[in-house]
Amino acid sequence: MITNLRDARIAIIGAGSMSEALIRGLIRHNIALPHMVFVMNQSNQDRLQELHRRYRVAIPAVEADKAGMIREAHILVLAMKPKDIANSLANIKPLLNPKQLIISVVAGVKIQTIEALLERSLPIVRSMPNTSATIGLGATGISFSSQVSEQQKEIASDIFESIGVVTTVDEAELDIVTGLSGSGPAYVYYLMEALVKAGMNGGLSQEAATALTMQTLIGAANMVKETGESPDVLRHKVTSPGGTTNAAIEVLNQYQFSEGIQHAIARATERSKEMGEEIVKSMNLK
Ligand SMILES: NC(=O)C1=CN([C@@H]2O[C@H](COP(=O)(O)OP(=O)(O)OC[C@H]3O[C@@H](n4cnc5c(N)ncnc54)[C@H](OP(=O)(O)O)[C@@H]3O)[C@@H](O)[C@H]2O)C=CC1
Ligand SMILES: O=C(O)[C@@H]1CCC=N1
Repeated sequence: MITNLRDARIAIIGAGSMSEALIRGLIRHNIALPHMVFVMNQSNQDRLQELHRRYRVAIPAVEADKAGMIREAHILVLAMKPKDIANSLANIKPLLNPKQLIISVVAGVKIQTIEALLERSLPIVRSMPNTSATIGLGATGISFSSQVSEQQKEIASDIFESIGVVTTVDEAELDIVTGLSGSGPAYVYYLMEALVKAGMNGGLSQEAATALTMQTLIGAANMVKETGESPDVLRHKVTSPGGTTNAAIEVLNQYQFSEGIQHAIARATERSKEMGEEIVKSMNLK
């Protein structure tokens, strides 16, 4: 039984952006030792080499190494796309043992579906982190199958706390967590893109517009965090009657800015559910 994360062999299946965010967070924050982290993917060798060069994590030298890495892992992280989970679990199913802890970051796919694909009940943690985990500022929603022990809950929470903040939620709430904070960084980047474009349209250089945009977002987020005041109160403090901000907010309201964001998140939440259901249907699972 693993009591210290640094003694745990962690096998990460999938080597994409979310996988790298987790790897970088774990290694840079000294939560896991590089030689204890085993990363594998479907076929992209260049990508595995790149992760090895960057973080010194272990990668399979030949295809046959994957089986041993999975068999000997204490913790298995599922980090492939939802459409690939059935195929991937079919491959690893014979290699698993009941002592292993499975952590999924796969959007939309229910614990029940993972169990059905594995044809057994194992300790499964379903999570929804985001890519800001890369710099230790991730936001993760997490839920647990009934097989997960208290000690395993702590281990999983420690992993995600090492790369940001963690909120335990009911599994059904992970779809809204996905729509809000899983996809959330993309909405903020989209806003930043628009702010930079607006600055450049007004005559600023790209560098100046980017620097001002970035600091504005960091400053605003930290104001909410450090003053404890609500975004609504802080917004009103910026908005002088008859002033520039008020004029801008009137335009945003004409474009239904707030409603647009809320609809977007509702759609992402719905999409998370759909992606889970698509797998259930395609595999004829219950
Ligand atoms: N990106 C994000 O912001 C977030 C993503 N997630 C979730 O994380 C998961 C991964 O997303 P992301 O990193 O963006 O995806 P990417 O497309 O960047 O990476 C997917 C990885 O899965 C690998 N893969 C595919 N099939 C298999 C297989 N059968 N066995 C082993 N590995 C396989 C791919 O390997 P190869 O390249 O060789 O095909 C690739 O390395 C998704 O389920 C997503 O929902 C969760 C939170 C945030
Ligand atoms: O877009 C996606 O499906 C994934 C899940 C959350 C963020 N990226």
